[in-house]
Parts: sequence; C-alpha cells; structure tokens
Amino acid sequence: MSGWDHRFEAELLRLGVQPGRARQLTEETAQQAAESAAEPDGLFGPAHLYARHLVSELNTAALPLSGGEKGQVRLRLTGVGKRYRRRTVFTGVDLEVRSGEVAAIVGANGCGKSTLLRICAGLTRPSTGRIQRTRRVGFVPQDAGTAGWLTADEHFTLFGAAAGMAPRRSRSTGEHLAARLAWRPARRELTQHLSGGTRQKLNLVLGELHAPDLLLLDEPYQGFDQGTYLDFWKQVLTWRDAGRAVVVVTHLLHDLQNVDQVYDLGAVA
Ligand SMILES: Nc1ncnc2c1ncn2[C@@H]1O[C@H](COP(=O)(O)OP(=O)(O)OP(=O)(O)O)[C@@H](O)[C@H]1O
Repeated sequence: MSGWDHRFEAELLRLGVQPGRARQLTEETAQQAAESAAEPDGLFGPAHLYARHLVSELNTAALPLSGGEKGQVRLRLTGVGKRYRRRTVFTGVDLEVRSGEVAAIVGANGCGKSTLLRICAGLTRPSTGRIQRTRRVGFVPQDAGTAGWLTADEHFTLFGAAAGMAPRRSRSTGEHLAARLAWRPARRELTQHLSGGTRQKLNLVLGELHAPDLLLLDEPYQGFDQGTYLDFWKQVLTWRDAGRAVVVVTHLLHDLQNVDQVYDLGAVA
C-alpha cells in the first residue's frame, strides 16, 4: 500500500469505520486510482480529507424516494450534532420532513440554523448523527450564490446544465419561475446590476430550477418588498400542494402560521 492509502485507512479507522470496511474502501479507492492511471493524491486530494468526505457520504443515505406522492419522508435527521473545535453548536437534532410538508427552523442568532440547513444540503459534515434525504435537493443559501458577471439567463443555463437540463428548457423554466415572483429578467442585464431583492429572487429560482423534491431555504426573502414576500409564501404553498417538502429557516414569527411544523433549534443546544 502507498503512503496515501495508509493515511486514508488510518483516518477511516479514526472516524469509527469498522476495520474490514476500512480495508475494503482503501482497496476500492486504490483500484479507482489505478484504473485512472493517477496518483490518489491527484485524484482524490489529501487522504484525511477524502476519508472524511467518504464517511460523510456513507452516513448520508439517500432515501429511495422520488415523485410527488404525499406523506413520504424526504428528509430525516437522527441525533445530528455539530461541533466546531471545542464548541458544541447543537446536539441531538431529530427531524423528519415529508412530502407535502413545510417545516420551519427557528432559534436565536448563532444557534446554528444555517449550519443545520447546510448539513441537510450535504454541504457541511455533521459531527454526530445520521442524515437521510431524497436525491433531488434544492438549496437556497442566505447569501446569494450568484455570479455578478453573468446575466439571469446565463445563470439558468449554467445551473440547469448541472442538473442535466437542456439550455432552452433551463431558460424557459427560469423565466417562468421568475414570473411567479413578479420578475421579468432583462436579457442583457448583469447580476451585479440587480437590486439585492432581485438577486435574491434569482437565488430562489436557481434553487427550484431542477424541480427538487426537497427545498432548503435559508431566510430566502431578505430584501423582498411586501408584495414579493407574499408571492414567496404563495409559492411555498404551491410547492407544498405539489407534494414537495420544504424546510425554511426563518426569524419571522408571522411566517409560522404557514408551516406544518416548527423546529426550535434554540431549545436543543
Ligand atoms: N465554518 C465555521 N467554523 C467555525 N464556527 C462556525 C462556522 N460556521 C458557523 N460557525 C459558528 O457556529 C455558530 C452557528 O452559526 P450559524 O450561522 O449556523 O447560526 P444561525 O443560527 O444561522 O445564525 P443567524 O441567526 O445569525 O443567521 C456560530 O457561533 C458561528 O460562529
């Protein structure tokens, strides 16, 4: 075994993977590198980081769910916790969100709402616990993940391509979804020239472009005017009626009348 393989296996063991399974994963990884005629370092990056990534993937079991049937579980967290170095942000989060349901995550500033949503999206690794979710996930981060030098149409094409959509379909879907938020993207306008609220509309459309089964929204209405805010909640209810599962981080108590369950993260720290 190479030095990389040794470090990889050692990190798997340190992360609690059973010895037989760790050996099997190490051999499979070495084989993949050999088949690609590449050094594992070049193909997978540093051994310890790849081991952590793999363990996180293994702990994130995909729920075998698709389609719009109501009532099926789209997201399940069991005993999920997060620590940053010595600081425990939260522990023991159990949450289940089903198709046709809207869940709100609430709690004081800094209690870990955005961290929890990133964990649900698979972008942050939990320190403890297990996550199961459907494969088709849309994530709308708090800070718009858009590029200032692209137009809205270019965003639609780019994000659509990542989901395997043809350019024309991406653009027409994006424009249709934008219209639901009372926005008609101008053909040549760069995103950097859009208002904050309009950029946030783009962010929301991009999260929904590929018709995900599960939508994860981190305070998605920042910068919206009153009319757009109401359009947004109308849209949430449309998603729910279409059998999607929605998780929304919110600070606004009056939002809670629209949701099926409220998870107070402040209460579990
Ligand atoms: N990458 C990181 N490294 C270290 N600490 C982090 C990291 N990301 C978040 N934190 C810390 O974790 C805690 C939770 O942060 P998070 O942004 O999830 O809280 P929040 O409830 O969403 O806050 P807010 O309501 O202000 O948006 C904070 O103390 C934050 O400083």
